[in-house]
Amino acid sequence: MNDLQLYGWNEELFRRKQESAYKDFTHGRVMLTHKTCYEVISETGYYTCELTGNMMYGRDASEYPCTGDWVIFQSIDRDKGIILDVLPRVKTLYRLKNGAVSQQQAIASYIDKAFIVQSLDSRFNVRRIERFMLQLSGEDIQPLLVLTKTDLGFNTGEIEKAIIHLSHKIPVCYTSIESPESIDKLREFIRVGETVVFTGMSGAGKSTLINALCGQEVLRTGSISDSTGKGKHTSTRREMVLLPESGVVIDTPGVKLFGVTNNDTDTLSDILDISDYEGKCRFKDCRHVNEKGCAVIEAVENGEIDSGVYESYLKLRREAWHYAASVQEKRKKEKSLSKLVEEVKGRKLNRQVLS
Ligand SMILES: Nc1nc2c(ncn2[C@@H]2O[C@H](COP(=O)(O)OP(=O)(O)OP(=O)(O)O)[C@@H](O)[C@H]2O)c(=O)[nH]1
Ligand SMILES: [Zn+2]
Repeated sequence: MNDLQLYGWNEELFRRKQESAYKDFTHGRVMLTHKTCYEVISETGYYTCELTGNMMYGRDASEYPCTGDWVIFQSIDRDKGIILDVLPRVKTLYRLKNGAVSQQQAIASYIDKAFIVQSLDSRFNVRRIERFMLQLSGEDIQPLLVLTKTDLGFNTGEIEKAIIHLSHKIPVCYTSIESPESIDKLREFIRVGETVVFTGMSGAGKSTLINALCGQEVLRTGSISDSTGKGKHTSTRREMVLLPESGVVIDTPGVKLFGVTNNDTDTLSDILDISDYEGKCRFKDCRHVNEKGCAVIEAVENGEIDSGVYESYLKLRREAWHYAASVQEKRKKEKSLSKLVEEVKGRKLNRQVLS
């Protein structure tokens, strides 16, 4: 019997389940996704589940369950099931869907903390950290910066200087696979019943850290199995693991590009330490691009704001605005399309009445 409280099940989720039309069926948490196939852990064991036809065709693919979701399913065999409902999703890590302009993709949900993992080598990039921080702040997910591979002999001074504008907004933890003490320190950030997602670029050391926290190689060993072998998603990169005497961790696939969808510019300014200057611009609606009397630009020119930070601000804001504008445009089109359909329906009806 699995204790789902260790996976985060609580009274609030129980209440949400009672509101579902399928409340009398089994509930469980999605541990792994593979196209339209899901590994779900329930009190009675692991199930390889698929979606009902209604769920697949009645909604956009971005609304399909993601790792971390709590679902209600009907078991149809000892280890197979059909997902009937997904409990309302909260605290979700989203990203802009690859190749899309107005669609976001849920990577993991019901997340308490996110470890932003960066390796201390030539690939270290402070701009990526800012990007993740912006995205996480939109969902009230607590971030922690995990700087890995300290054994490679990085220059502490340089790194500290690069993240100085972030240091009072995000706790930092340095790790090395060669230092068990550093792994123990990281473990202290994860509490029983909590869910922590590991994000970061490919090769940052996410899977290595999770294996170290677990004390064994747990990732990519294919925890589902059935007699046909169909359920062995060994190539799937996204996986949830319950740490011994600790919380749940989710590994996410390393991506090259992580597009943001959170267009809360106030938060962006706070993260990048720009807010104090914004209030001093001559114009209230200053965009800090080329306006006269812009205190932000002035601060960049006299070196108070790092030019890299300023560029990052403009880039992230542009990206998030572009996403928001594309979503609005899409909604407008959908609205006028449904209006047109209604009009055509109305005309048909009128013709029937007249004939
Ligand atoms: N020197 C050193 N190498 C490390 C450390 N942690 C991880 N590595 C190595 O870095 C490489 C990438 O590690 P992974 O754990 O696979 O990285 P990942 O972030 O999971 O990468 P993706 O799965 O592609 O997203 C491996 O060769 C690891 O052995 C460390 O603390 N020190
Ligand atoms: Zn300005």
